[in-house]
Amino acid sequence: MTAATIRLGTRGSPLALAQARLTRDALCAAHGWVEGRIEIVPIMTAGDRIQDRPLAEIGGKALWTKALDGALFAGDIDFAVHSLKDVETLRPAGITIAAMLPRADVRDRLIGATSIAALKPGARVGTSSPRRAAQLLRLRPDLIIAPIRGNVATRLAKLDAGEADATLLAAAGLDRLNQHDVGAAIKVEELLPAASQGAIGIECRTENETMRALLDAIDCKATRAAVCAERSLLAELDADCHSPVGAYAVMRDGAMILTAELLSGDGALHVKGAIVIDGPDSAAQLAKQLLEAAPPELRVLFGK
Ligand SMILES: NCc1[nH]cc(CCC(=O)O)c1CC(=O)O
Repeated sequence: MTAATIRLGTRGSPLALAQARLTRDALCAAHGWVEGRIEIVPIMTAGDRIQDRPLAEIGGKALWTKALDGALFAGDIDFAVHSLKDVETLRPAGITIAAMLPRADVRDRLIGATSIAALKPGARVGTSSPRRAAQLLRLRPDLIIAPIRGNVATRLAKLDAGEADATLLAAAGLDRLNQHDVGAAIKVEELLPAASQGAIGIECRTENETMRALLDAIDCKATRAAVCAERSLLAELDADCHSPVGAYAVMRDGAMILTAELLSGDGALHVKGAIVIDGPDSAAQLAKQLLEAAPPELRVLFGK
């Protein structure tokens, strides 16, 4: 490649920009480039613009990706960085996830109480995540769920202003914003994370082989294996951000274990299971097993 600058597209939120800088630094370190070799290009998405309506209502996860996909296809940017949690499982044919950065802390952190058990009776918890809402209500049916949106700083400010007694945020996002002391980490056995939580995905056009080779140098294969298993399960369920689904794959004693759970929105219905990943079909197999084991009232919620 010539010494021209390479343009990295990102959303404009503080977390997205922090993740773009991590990506730039990893790529520069891998190839011995100076920082200026990569230009970070913030791109406003519909999800950033529309802050006053629930995400599910204004079009779900595709909001975050569409604007960046368009910029990739138009050649306005050479590659793009996303929180993989926000990236739909089915991507346009011309776009490839060419690298994943090493996964950060996958847990959710509770802000406003030291544990879920310590939340006061009837506490109002601000979250717009159907997964977090259902998981919380399953453990604590007395809690009141209040929708809350906005970036990490906005949500923390809303909590301070008394809009809610507590909230849950991904540890990965808080840590990347240097908010290491904010909130109490909830173990994954109590709140199973969302598929891809804590993982950063870097995309480029599939036909851009030069870019793909450059990005392959920073691809974390362990993260990719786990995240691919989680995303295959979501894809098999046709699940998206409307779906209260937890999915987390991790290496244990040399084997990759995928654990997943499906819930009804109110947390009353629930099924959970795990499988050893030993081939490309294992995750889909777990999805099928969960649907079979689920009570019929839960199964219909997943369209089966
Ligand atoms: N849906 C918003 C979103 N997408 C990714 C993260 C955090 C970073 C990550 O999980 O990688 C967050 C915020 C949150 O859930 O608290």
